[in-house]
Amino acid sequence: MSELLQRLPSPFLSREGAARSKLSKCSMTPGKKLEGLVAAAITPMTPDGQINLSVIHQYVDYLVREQNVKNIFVNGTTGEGLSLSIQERKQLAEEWVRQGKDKLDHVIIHVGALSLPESQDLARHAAAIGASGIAVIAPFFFKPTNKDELVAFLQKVASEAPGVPFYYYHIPPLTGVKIRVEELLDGIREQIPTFQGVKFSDTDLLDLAQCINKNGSEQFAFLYGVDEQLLGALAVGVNGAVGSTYNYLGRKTKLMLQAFAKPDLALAQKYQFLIGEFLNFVIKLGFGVAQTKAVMTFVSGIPMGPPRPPLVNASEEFIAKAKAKLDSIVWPDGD
Ligand SMILES: CC(=O)N[C@H](C=O)[C@@H](O)[C@H](O)[C@H](O)CO
Ligand SMILES: CC(=O)C(=O)O
Repeated sequence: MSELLQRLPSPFLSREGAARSKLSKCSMTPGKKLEGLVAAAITPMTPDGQINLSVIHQYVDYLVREQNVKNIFVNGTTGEGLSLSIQERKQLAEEWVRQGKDKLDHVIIHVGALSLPESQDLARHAAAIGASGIAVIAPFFFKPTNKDELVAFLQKVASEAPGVPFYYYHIPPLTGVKIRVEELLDGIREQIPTFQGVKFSDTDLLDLAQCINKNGSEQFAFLYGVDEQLLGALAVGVNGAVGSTYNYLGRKTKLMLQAFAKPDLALAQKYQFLIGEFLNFVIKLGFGVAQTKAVMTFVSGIPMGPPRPPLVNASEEFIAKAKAKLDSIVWPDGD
């Protein structure tokens, strides 16, 4: 049995949980705590806008070999998860789990949706294929108005996958749901025994720090999601980060994490400033998922394809400028 399952309360060890623990022996690294860097998976698409499963094998090898990143967060913001059909989301989840087997430590599947039954269906599916975790965003059309309503929604999804670690994905700039995480975490394990942590994609470091202060980063995993200011989040004690830039700046960001851990704060700052220099530059040009797809394509050589409407392709001008900027950066490791 995995360490993770052993740590969970006994009612949690349902038949499904036991069945899954067998499954997880042959997929990913069982029981390893989610920490360090997690790449937010881009969803590769063909030129005509279909999901392109055929490059995921190469994508996994690229992350592991070239970026030193061994965790992936599938069907999230960067993966255009909310723009995909349920069928496409399942196909992508299956392919990431299949290709990640023996190569990745964690394959986390985002299963959030506006429709509760769809989200539950995706949660059951993620459990059945042996995903190492599931994450859910707050529903964002009809929104929960308080903590209890949000937890009730999350609980109804989490309970469909009783053997799978559950993460809340907090991204108020996109969902418009601003319920503070500090409040949400109060007593959450009683409602959601599988609760394992938060992907925190907001700039409110007071909220984040209070979450860590009250719960300890040993109990839950706190993963930060605003790549341009990860160093600030490290200072308040996050366990790691989930983000789009770790697809192509994973190796550099890992060097920042190492410098911070040493601790060599001046070196960590140097990395953060340079990462920030690139992001500040592209943000001014207009930076989103479409641009991330373009950057990943020129850095990795793996064709990520166009984004799905309403997003539109990055312009040739953006690509040329972003590439020139990235190439001009002189990193402290001499690269
Ligand atoms: C809104 C959004 O996509 N956030 C991503 C993850 O949460 C980040 O990884 C950003 O892409 C990154 O910080 C660049 O702004
Ligand atoms: C960026 C991020 O973490 C996501 O794609 O969900």
